[in-house]
Amino acid sequence: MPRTSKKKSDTVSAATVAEPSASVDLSSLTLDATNGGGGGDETEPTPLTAAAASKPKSKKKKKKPASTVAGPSDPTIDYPALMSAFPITLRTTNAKGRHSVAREPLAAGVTVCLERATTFIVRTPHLQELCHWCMDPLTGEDGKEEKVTSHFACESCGVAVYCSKGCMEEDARDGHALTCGTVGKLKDVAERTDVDVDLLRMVVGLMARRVEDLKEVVVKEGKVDSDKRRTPFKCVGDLVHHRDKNDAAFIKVVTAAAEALHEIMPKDQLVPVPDIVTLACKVNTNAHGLGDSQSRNKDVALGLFPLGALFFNHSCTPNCCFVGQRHGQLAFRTLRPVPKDEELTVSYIDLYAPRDERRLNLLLTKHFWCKCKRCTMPIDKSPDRYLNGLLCSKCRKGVYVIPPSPTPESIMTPPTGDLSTRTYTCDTCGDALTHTAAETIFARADSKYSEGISLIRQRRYPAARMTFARLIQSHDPSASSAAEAGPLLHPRHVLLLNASVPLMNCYVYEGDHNAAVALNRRVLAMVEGAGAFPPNAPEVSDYWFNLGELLMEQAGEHKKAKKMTLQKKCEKEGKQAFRNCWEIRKVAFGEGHAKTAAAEKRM
Ligand SMILES: C[S@@+](CC[C@H](N)C(=O)[O-])C[C@H]1O[C@@H](n2cnc3c(N)ncnc32)[C@H](O)[C@@H]1O
Repeated sequence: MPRTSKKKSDTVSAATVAEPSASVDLSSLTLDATNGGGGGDETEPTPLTAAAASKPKSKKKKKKPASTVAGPSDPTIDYPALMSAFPITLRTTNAKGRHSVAREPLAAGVTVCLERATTFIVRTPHLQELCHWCMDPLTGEDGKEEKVTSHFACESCGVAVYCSKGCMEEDARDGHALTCGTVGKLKDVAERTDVDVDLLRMVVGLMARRVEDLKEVVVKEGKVDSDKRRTPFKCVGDLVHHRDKNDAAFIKVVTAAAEALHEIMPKDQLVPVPDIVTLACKVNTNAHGLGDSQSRNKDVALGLFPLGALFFNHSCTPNCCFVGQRHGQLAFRTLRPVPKDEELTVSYIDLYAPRDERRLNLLLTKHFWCKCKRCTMPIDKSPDRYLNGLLCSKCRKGVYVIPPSPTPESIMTPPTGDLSTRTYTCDTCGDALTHTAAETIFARADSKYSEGISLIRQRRYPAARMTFARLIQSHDPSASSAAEAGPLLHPRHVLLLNASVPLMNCYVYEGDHNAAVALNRRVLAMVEGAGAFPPNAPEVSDYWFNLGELLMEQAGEHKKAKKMTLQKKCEKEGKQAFRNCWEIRKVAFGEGHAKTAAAEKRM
């Protein structure tokens, strides 16, 4: 398998470096792209609901493309009615499974779906940070502003906290009472069975929602104006679970946890143990992280959004993004103008990654082989060739193209055949580089990168700074020492971006704002020019926001040193950076979103 340099587990929150600084964690997406998942290749629905259990069996199964065949939908759910308020048409085809297309030409920044989670939870590390009903923050931005001292806690479970009595009462009415007696006991179950407590909280929330839905019709079809309306539990029945593709060890511990839930939960909420396990698999495959409503990037909540998961396929060049909103809602919004009948897609993963890395990520976490346009176009025409390629040592213009793995099987197994004769060719001058030479360069760069990450974990920031800086410098074609060297990582190589983010935060940590600003600008040029992100990508807005903050810090330093001209220059550039951020966010998040407002406030 060609090397792609960055392993998912190697990513480190840049925020861990920038302890006292204003820098954002740029290493994670606003919303963890754990959305969607599962999908078409499952054909057996889980009999969690009476409706699903009594579903007629499909007569003759046609042979369809394995990864995109839609499972049958519950015939009692009128999905077009549920989605009728949005300018989309729902379709099902053999090639794409269930999906949605634009019903009419759409401008950039149009909400094409707004869904309130069937259930959502505030994630355990953030339990005290936001209201468990409206999701407004209970503390100031990253603790910088004054802490809210008087908030309201549920005295029975000791888990749920709220920003107001009103929110506490709303949550009680909405079903908190059903889970209140259980949630306090889940930590113990999680510890005993070695299952993530948040997974258990989600599963318990879903089982309670099922009971709640049986009592009343929660959805008023076609109406989307209520903050409080949730997607009904029965839609969860249509989600794929990929249970068979999960690790046996995972199924074993979740089964033990499900048995433990049978000891502690009210009988009327329980479903059989195997159904609890299936629910857990559905949560794992389909649950969606929600970012905080401020300018910081961290997944503070987790929700299950069946409509979004059922009708938005993944693309590595998506025309939509998803945005977390108050009250556990998720909006899907267009990032660019979309012509009538074009499929609406989102990305489930980080897009600044080479093709193999993206496909492997989707295969391991979502269990499908991506067939989007970007993943299927010839590699020598695709921007993907730069993200894992090497700059040609002969012409210094082209890139030695590393071909991607052709099949899911080949991506999972080490490369075969005589590697000593394998070569990679420059797309510009045709020069050839041996596989062995390429591997040596990748191995060295990987090892330096891992060393830097390890130093960060040890909080040895000056040493980490030096390691990352050397790595980047040694692959900078304009640096004289590097120019002498052989092939270099291409300037758009993913490892250089991955090393730049922690390096930037090391600079901030050490108070070197000049270096941080210069690097942030280089990173912006990289992410804007690489063709990896779609227009108006939220990720790019984060780099602009970070640049704005760095420039304002710099302005503050100039002010202290009474360097008025420099101060004004930095302020002007800082405001422009916030404006650039705002321009993107008003499309991606919408004008009313807190993250858009955070940029607007400062521009
Ligand atoms: C969240 S579901 C999306 C809805 C799905 N089309 C369905 O009918 O249920 C994700 C599933 O859709 C399919 N899918 C989505 N995006 C895909 C892509 N880019 N390439 C191949 N299959 C994809 C895969 O089968 C995946 O498991």
